[in-house]
Amino acid sequence: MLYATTTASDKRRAFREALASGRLLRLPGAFNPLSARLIEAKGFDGVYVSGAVLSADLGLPDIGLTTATEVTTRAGQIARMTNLPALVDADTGFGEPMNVARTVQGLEDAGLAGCHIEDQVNPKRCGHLDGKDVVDDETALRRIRAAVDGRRDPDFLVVARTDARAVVGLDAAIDRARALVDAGADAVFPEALAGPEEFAAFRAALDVPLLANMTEFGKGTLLTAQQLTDLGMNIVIYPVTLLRLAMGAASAGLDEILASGTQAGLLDRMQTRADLYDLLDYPSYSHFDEDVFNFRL
Ligand SMILES: C[C@](O)(C(=O)O)[C@H](CC(=O)O)C(=O)O
Ligand SMILES: [Mg+2]
Repeated sequence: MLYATTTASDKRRAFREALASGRLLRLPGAFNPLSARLIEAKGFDGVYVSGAVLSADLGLPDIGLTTATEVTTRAGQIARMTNLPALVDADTGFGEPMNVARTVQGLEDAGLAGCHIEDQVNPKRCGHLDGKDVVDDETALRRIRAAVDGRRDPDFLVVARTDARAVVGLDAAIDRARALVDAGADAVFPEALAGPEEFAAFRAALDVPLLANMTEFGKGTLLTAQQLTDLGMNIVIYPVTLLRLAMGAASAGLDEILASGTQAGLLDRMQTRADLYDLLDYPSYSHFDEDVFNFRL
C-alpha cells in the first residue's frame, strides 16, 4: 500500500544477487508507476525506465531534451511503486563528469537500483537513429569514473553503455567497452548490435554482466530469452514495448469509438475495474482506513 515495502538498498542488493546467479534478468520498460506494478505482478525480475519512453511521454523526441530533474523525478515515481529493482536510462549523465556524479546521487536518493550512462556526444539521440556520434575515450572514461566515484551505495549498479558499434565498428566498440570496465563500470550495454554474432563477440571479450536491448523497429533482430541466455547475456530490456502496445491499443480504440459511436465493443480488451483496483491494492487502503477510524465506545 502507498509505496513499495522494500527499501532501495535491499532492492540494490537483491539486484546484485540476482545478477550473480547467472540467469537472464528480464526488465520491461514501465511507462508509468502503475505499469511497474503490473510488471511486478507478472513476475519479472526488474523494471526499466527508458529515456525514449520518458521523452515520448512528454510528447518529445529522444534527442537529449529531457533534464536530470525530469528523469530523476519520473524514475523515482516509478521505482517507489515497485518492490523490484529499477534500472534507469541516464543518457549521457546530463553534463560534464561532475554533473554525472550528481545525477547518480540524485538517482540513488530517488531509490533507483542502477543506471546506464552512454558515450554519445551531447546532445544524444536514440541509439537506433542514424547520424549519432560518440565522444573520445578519455571523455567516455571520465563519465564512468565520475558515476562510480559519485555513488554512495556500492550496490548501485553503474552500467556503461557504448554506442560505438554503429559509429566506429564492432572491434573498436569492444575495445571501448573493455576500457569502460577498467574505469569501474559494473556492467556493459552494447547498443545497436546487428545480430547474435555480435553479442557473442562481446561475451567472449568481457567478463562483466552484459545488457541486451530488445527494442522493436531498431537496428537489431529480436532475440528470445532463450537465445539471449545461450549467448551469455545477463539483462534484457524491452524498453518501449509496453508504451508501443498501449499506444497501439489506444489508437485502435479511438478509431473504434469514432467508427461505431461507442466503446462497448472494446470492453473485452480493457483492464477491468476489478483488475485495476486489485493492482492498486484497494483492499489494503480500506483496511487501513477502517483500522484508523473504526472505534467503539
Ligand atoms: C534503450 C533506449 O535508450 C531507451 O531510451 O529506452 C532507446 C530505445 C529505443 O529508442 O528504441 C535506444 O536508444 O535504444
Ligand atoms: Mg535512451
